[in-house]
Amino acid sequence: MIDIQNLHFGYKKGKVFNGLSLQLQPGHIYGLLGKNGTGKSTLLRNIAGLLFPDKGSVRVLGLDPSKRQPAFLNRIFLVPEEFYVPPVRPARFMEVLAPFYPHFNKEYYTRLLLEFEIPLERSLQQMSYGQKKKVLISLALASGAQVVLMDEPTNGLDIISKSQFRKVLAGTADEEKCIVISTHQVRDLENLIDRVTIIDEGKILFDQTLDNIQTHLQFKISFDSEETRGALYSESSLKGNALVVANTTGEEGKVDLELLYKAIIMNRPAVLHAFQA
Ligand SMILES: Nc1ncnc2c1ncn2[C@@H]1O[C@H](COP(=O)(O)OP(=O)(O)OP(=O)(O)O)[C@@H](O)[C@H]1O
Repeated sequence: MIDIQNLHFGYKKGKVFNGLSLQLQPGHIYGLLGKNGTGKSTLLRNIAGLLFPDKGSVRVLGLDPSKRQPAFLNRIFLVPEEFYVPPVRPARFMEVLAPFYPHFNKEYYTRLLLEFEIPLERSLQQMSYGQKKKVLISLALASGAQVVLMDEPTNGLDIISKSQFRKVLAGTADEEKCIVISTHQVRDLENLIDRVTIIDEGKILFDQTLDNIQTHLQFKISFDSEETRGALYSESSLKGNALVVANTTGEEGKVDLELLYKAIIMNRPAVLHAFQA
């Protein structure tokens, strides 16, 4: 659905991607993780056709995003981290946008706005950052677009809204859709994403399904110093040592995304080795 081959991209002041390749399939919610400034937003903008590769190719739904063809634009929706909203109410905003999306579901949009407790009578420009963001998220999910890209969607959302976000997103995902969520707030994606993609220094460091991660790794708290020494990653916590270890028992437990992320950044070769076992 999204096929990125040997992507090279840089701004005037420096290179961001130096040969990045990545394939994203429908039926998944991807968590795109990485440190500040590693290029998550830049990657999403290349996929959305707002930035163009210097070298290499990006294909989305078989099309070249840089050509900005209607058949591409009406199947993709990007929720950017920073955005402009016009001085209109949410209903009017939808009336202007919906004609560009042949499968737009107006009833679902209204339902999402109610779920997010959006003040419907207020102009978008008079809303808080989090409220504006929730309107954009609602538009993205109701648009019927097959490719939905969200850049730091939970940024600015309060605790209740974050769990509402997870709930509505899980309810919207289907076999036809590819949803990509970029964030460094990994905890917000727990129980939501089914594939983890980590980028660093312009390259893909790690790209695995949650199922595969559960098969090969275990996340546990331990007081056993020998087990801690043999862990792929460990950090002490009040409850004991939080560990990432190779899964040798075949038991599949919960994935701790934050620990996984730290393990990849600190000890990638050993973590990848566990996937070859
Ligand atoms: N418009 C721009 N002009 C020049 N350089 C830019 C521009 N936008 C981003 N960069 C640089 O490109 C690199 C990647 O930035 P990008 O915003 O894609 O990272 P990110 O992973 O999304 O970061 P964050 O997690 O902080 O949002 C950074 O070094 C950044 O300084």
